[in-house]
Amino acid sequence: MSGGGDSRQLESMDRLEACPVELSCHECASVARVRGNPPGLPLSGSFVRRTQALKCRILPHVQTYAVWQQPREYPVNTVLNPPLQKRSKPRKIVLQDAIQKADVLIEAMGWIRQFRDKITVIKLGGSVMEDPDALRHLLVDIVFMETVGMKPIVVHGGGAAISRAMAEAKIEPRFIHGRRYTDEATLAIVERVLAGEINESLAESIEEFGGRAMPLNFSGQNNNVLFGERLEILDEEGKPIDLGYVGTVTQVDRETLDNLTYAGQVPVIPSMCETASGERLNVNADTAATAVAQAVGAEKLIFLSDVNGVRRDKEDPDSLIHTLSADEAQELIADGRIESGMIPKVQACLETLTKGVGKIHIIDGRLRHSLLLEIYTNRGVGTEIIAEPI
Ligand SMILES: Nc1ncnc2c1ncn2[C@@H]1O[C@H](COP(=O)(O)OP(=O)(O)O)[C@@H](O)[C@H]1O
Ligand SMILES: CC(=O)N[C@@H](CCC(=O)OP(=O)(O)O)C(=O)O
Repeated sequence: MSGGGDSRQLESMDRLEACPVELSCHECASVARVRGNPPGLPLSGSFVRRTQALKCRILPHVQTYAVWQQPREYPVNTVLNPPLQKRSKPRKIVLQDAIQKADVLIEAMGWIRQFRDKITVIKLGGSVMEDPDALRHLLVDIVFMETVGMKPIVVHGGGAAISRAMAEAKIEPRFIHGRRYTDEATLAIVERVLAGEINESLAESIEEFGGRAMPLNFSGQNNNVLFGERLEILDEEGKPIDLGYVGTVTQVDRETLDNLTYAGQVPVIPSMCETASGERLNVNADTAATAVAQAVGAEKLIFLSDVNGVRRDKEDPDSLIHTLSADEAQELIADGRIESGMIPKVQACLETLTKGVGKIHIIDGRLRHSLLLEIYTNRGVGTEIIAEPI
């Protein structure tokens, strides 16, 4: 990437055998200890990327580290390259197909230009992650966005997987105002399942599909980017409700997120935060996503769920509300038509409306290419939340 790097560094890193290793930045001389590969194994792409982005957080230095980036290898014959046609088509039809595809590319050019270099925060809900096929398509859409120069940031939940792990541990999940009551045992499960398994596996899948991703969790050298405090909510009589280890994000490490997106990586953020005293807390993923979107001044915040958007009647897909104003949203919450997991989602959207995020949408992540449709079509495919009624 940058022309003026030290190629000797690359050679020596290729032969690294010790673990962990110490690397120093040749611009600011800061030294970082990083996890290496098991002795004798070749360096993996993600190791090099970790080193590059986290070692030195001073923006211009990222370029220097990009010299260490290994050549990018795109997967062959995977979802990114559709399987070869079994029966060969007549040459004329093949040519027509190719022309149509080229037309689509040209059509997309305007949208790609509009969103190039702009940040889109994508909240992946636990419900949609339960559908492996939908998840795979969503991640490929995210890789597409990153490849054409948009800057996607993924914030994810994993409520369904946490509840499953709790059931295995014979702990009954309890929700208060849409938040999971989190005792010590539950917190350990949340950290293992959400910040561990799901976070790492999402980043791995993005890389598998040819993208670059950085899991930002507490493991290893702790590259968490969400900081906060315990969440306090009050009951009808104004008394505080005990939620246990549940947090709210008060600060986001924007510098790391900027560095990562600048270096062409997709940050993958689990919905947990750390307090000033190092305590870890469980955060509702919708509110975590809005905190990130506000902190980075995102162009778009997209919630991917397992419904086609906000509905007037929860059970009726045809009652989808295409554009939902703040007033109507409050009404629907008050009269119970918006309920359960949709409450924190809509509340988080309302809080964000006035805080510098361009557009906020709730869409159905199970609809193939919903993410791209949301970006490449004027009307979008789900519910847009707006401040004033139209
Ligand atoms: N008015 C409504 N419109 C659509 N979905 C609703 C509504 N009220 C409640 N819901 C429920 O909210 C769920 C989405 O929230 P949640 O389960 O927390 O999803 P996620 O894991 O994607 O964050 C839907 O599956 C649906 O059952
Ligand atoms: C405090 C709190 O409720 N945390 C959530 C975090 C995960 C989440 O929000 O996941 P979804 O996006 O799948 O709902 C929980 O424990 O379920």
